Amino acid sequence: MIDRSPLAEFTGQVALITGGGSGIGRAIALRYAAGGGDVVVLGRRREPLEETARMAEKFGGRAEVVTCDVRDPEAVTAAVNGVVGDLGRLDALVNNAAGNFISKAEELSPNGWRAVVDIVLNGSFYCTRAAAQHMLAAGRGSILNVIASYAWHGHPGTVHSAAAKGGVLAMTRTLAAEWGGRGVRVNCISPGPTETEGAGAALWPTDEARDRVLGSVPAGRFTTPEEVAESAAFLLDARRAGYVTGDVLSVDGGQWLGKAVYTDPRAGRS
Ligand SMILES: CCCCCCC/C=C/C(=O)SCCNC(=O)CCNC(=O)[C@H](O)C(C)(C)COP(=O)(O)OP(=O)(O)OC[C@H]1O[C@@H](n2cnc3c(N)ncnc32)[C@H](O)[C@@H]1OP(=O)(O)O
Ligand SMILES: NC(=O)C1=CN([C@@H]2O[C@H](COP(=O)(O)OP(=O)(O)OC[C@H]3O[C@@H](n4cnc5c(N)ncnc54)[C@H](OP(=O)(O)O)[C@@H]3O)[C@@H](O)[C@H]2O)C=CC1
Repeated sequence: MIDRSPLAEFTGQVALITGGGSGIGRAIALRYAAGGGDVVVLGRRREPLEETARMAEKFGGRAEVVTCDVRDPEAVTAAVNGVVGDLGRLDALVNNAAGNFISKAEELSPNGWRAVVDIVLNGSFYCTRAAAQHMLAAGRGSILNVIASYAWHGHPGTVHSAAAKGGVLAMTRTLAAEWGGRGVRVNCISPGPTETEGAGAALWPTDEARDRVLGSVPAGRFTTPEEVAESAAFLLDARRAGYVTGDVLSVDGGQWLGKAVYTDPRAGRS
């Protein structure tokens, strides 16, 4: 549940959120709307996007839906240009859409690799490129890429997603440097395990797998989409995070540090 933000920090601004029909993307869209902004949510299925838009409109701003596969660069460009045409500006892009499943690398088909890399890495670039053309012309904008900590530490069974998220991290840092002097900030947010429509069934389908994932989080619980959305709002807000670019904010209860944590009870953690 997201309350109206007393900061009203996005009043008069417009955000495009990919994968805004579920999970973390929906929570980010609602948090942006709660901050007074207008939102456009993009994904392949219309119905969940419309549900997000209905929820966002309750905060009083405008909410639009675009059906589009981020793997299609022409469709992405048309979608982004349509947002600017309809709403007059584009202040924020959140590259949140993703595909994922667990597979042994040696058994992953080329098409399985391609599906995930195309959605996560190529799709993020297509959206970023199209959005940046407007943001650079306006001299302002914020791009937020949703990644995962295996982008830097790796994780067995996720070679496609880890490689793609690692590419998104490198893209983030490159573009932050390239566009830093032109008013466009580019950052990443890295959620911990979060129970969403896509993640639970794909990544921890059994109680045993779920317990194992939970056991890897020092905070001892799953991340909530709202927690990710609150940190996303901070990074998107130029008044609070205007000097932050090229960085990664982990919202994961310390999960990525997990392997480095000494688990002996004498060290205060078991
Ligand atoms: C372990 C703990 C880690 C915790 C951190 C987690 C960090 C990250 C989390 C997330 O990213 S959660 C988000 C998950 N959300 C989704 O995945 C939703 C969207 N997903 C999809 O659209 C599909 O899953 C998709 C496969 C990624 C893409 O769908 P599309 O319809 O385009 O592809 P398909 O035609 O169905 O398949 C393409 C290709 O991929 C092969 N494949 C699909 N699923 C599997 C699987 N479970 N195992 C192995 N291979 C799979 C499929 O067979 C196709 O290949 P070919 O058969 O044609 O060779
Ligand atoms: N949940 C977790 O534990 C974690 C998630 N993350 C990251 O957070 C982000 C959100 O994850 P989460 O909310 O769990 O995922 P969900 O699966 O719930 O949401 C993914 C969204 O992406 C959309 N999407 C997928 N493929 C495409 C495509 N080709 N074109 C357009 N939209 C697409 C889906 O909509 P549709 O199917 O209608 O297209 C869906 O709304 C992802 O980047 C994920 O990698 C990172 C770490 C942990």
